[in-house]
Amino acid sequence: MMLKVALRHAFPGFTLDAAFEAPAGLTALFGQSGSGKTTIVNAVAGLLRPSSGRVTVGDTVLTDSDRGIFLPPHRRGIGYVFQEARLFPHLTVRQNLLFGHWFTAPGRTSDLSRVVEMLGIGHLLARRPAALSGGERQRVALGRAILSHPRLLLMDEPLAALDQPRKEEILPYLERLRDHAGLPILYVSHSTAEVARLATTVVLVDGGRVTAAGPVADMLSDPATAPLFGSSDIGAILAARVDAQEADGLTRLATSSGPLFLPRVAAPVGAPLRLRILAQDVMIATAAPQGISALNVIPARVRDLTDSGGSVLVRLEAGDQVILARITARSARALHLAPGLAVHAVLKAVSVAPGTIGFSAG
Ligand SMILES: Nc1ncnc2c1ncn2[C@@H]1O[C@H](COP(=O)(O)OP(=O)(O)OP(=O)(O)O)[C@@H](O)[C@H]1O
Repeated sequence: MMLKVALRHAFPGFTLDAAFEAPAGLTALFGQSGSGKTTIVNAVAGLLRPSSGRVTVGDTVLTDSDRGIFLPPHRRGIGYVFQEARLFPHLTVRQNLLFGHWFTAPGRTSDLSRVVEMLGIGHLLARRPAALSGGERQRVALGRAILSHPRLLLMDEPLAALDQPRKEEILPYLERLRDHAGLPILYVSHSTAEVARLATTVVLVDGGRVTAAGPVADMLSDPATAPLFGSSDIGAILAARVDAQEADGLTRLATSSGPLFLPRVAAPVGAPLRLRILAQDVMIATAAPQGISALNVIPARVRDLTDSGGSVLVRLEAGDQVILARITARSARALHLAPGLAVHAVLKAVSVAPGTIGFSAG
């Protein structure tokens, strides 16, 4: 199921002219304040009628200005999650979850138990929203959105109102949803960390236009787009799998560029993980380094070099993955780095975005 969006709309002083596709998985709309993210979301939701445009989910047409089609919001089959959970205060969690259900598909209790289990909210069913933490409330809001059997989930900064521990608590559930709900999730964010952890696809919005779009690993490691995410946050995302828990407390991970070792990762063997390797944490050596403390040294090949305000971003190919290194222009010259050169990437730090599925929820 694919969401396709093409919109044009002029406000005084601001013109939206944006087109992108969001496949199943989580598509992050990323851009500065005022770039047009909320306007896009409103147009998809049916809260804004664009002067021209087309919005479809699979075969269903939500908006088509040429054909005069503009479904009202309540007929679009969209589940919403906002910054604030907006639960009904006088209803219990169970009643809140079933609220949309009364109208759509009565008696689907198997759905309820599946969603309750996926979100870990079984022990909260009899409570009212006032007795929930912010993170718990957001989990209930996610559950309510899914139980309305939407074709599409819209999330507008759903974590923005939560403190860091509450964010951490809810991220694994968003990951489950992304991997198992089988529907497109359109997710507004201006947090690079959230995008790196959650997004499948990233759509960059600037001045009402889509300036770039693509898979998250490409967007964060492409020197053309990566700097837009903030210079200290850019780097590679690597797919890995837990390979073994070693006796000395390290966890061995398998990646397509070879094994990596991390301080113990609390995940079972076989669990898939997303690793983040920030460009500033990667050193480049032209010969295999000897006698260094770094555990993770991977053979790689230089793909290209891009000047980036005093430093150089070096794209390295390792296996079928891309690693980005930020080094000084002086080092790049001293090492005679050039496309095709075989090098070693020395990873000073690797962090795990845990909870891809199955373990971090406990
Ligand atoms: N109804 C309106 N009338 C006039 N201008 C509008 C209207 N709605 C939005 N805009 C303008 O469109 C631009 C984009 O706003 P929008 O809220 O979509 O940005 P955003 O990327 O979601 O920002 P933020 O991250 O701060 O929420 C802004 O300049 C805003 O002032």
